[in-house]
Amino acid sequence: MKAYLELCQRIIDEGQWVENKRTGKRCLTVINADLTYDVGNNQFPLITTRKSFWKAAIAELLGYIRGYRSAADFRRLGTKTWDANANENEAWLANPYRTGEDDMGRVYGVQGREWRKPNGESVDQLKKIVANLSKKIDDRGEILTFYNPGEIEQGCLRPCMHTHTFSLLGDTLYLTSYQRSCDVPLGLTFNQVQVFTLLALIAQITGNKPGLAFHKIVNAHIYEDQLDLMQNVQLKREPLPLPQLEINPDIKTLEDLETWVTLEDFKVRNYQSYPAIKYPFSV
Ligand SMILES: Nc1nc(=O)c2c([nH]1)NC[C@@H]1CN(c3ccc(C(=O)N[C@@H](CCC(=O)O)C(=O)O)cc3)CN21
Ligand SMILES: O=c1ccn([C@H]2C[C@H](O)[C@@H](COP(=O)(O)O)O2)c(=O)[nH]1
Repeated sequence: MKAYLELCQRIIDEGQWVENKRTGKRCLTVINADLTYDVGNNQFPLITTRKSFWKAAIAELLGYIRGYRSAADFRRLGTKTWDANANENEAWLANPYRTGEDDMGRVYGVQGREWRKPNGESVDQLKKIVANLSKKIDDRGEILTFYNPGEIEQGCLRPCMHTHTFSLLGDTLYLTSYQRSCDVPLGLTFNQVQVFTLLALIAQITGNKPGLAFHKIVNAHIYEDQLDLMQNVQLKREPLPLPQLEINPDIKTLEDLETWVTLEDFKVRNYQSYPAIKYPFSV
């Protein structure tokens, strides 16, 4: 939480204004940020200086794990966060690869679960990782990458958090997650939850102990229409103690995550926060 607020302050103190063509807005921007989450000690990195809609963040993560490509599937899981990118961006609406209403294209989990090989077969990256980690194997390439340069034009958005690398030291599992572009007021509060929960879940289903999760961000920005709320409302608030995440212990396999798990299987304990802040969202 402290590291999050320090990053917000650093963007305000040191950021440079950058024009963004895709959204037509300027962003105050810094390059490089490193955040670390203590998953082993269940220090759930939930924003406390405004109310977090953390269930939507976990719903996104579940959708990525399942390889979903439709915003309708994300809605059924419990989040509307992909509606705008699937249905409101002019460039994507005009893209011949878009298959219809709610289609997001070959983004995120589609690549993670069904990366297309030149010979027509596909690779399930997540299945291989789970199989190896369950056998205590870390081949130094336990990499889940959503970033497929050859299919970028087939998706509504290039994946932001694009690569997750798992590492085993003894029976402790670590995660290093890379993010190329980060909307700090909105997206980052979701991405922190996702990095933490991804490590907790994969440790749980592979029979390992979760350790630390390292979150590496390249371009961290605040959109021009978010700056006033960040500077004059959110950063005036003192952070509160971090809550804990409870995951249903009956989740034991990748198949469980693919089939019956819902948001009811996740609970947050001891969450206190300031009231919600509604930041503008850029499509
Ligand atoms: N500009 C932009 N920022 C993002 O963070 C972002 C994208 N685009 N496009 C793809 C996904 C979608 N994500 C989103 C989309 C919306 C919210 C959002 O509106 N969050 C609100 C409340 C959400 C709710 O009520 O469930 C928030 O206050 O956190 C967050 C992340 C993250 N990503
Ligand atoms: O998980 C996510 C997904 C998206 N974002 C933000 C980062 C940027 O503000 C936009 C994507 O725009 P690009 O022009 O493709 O960089 O979405 C995020 O922070 N987290």
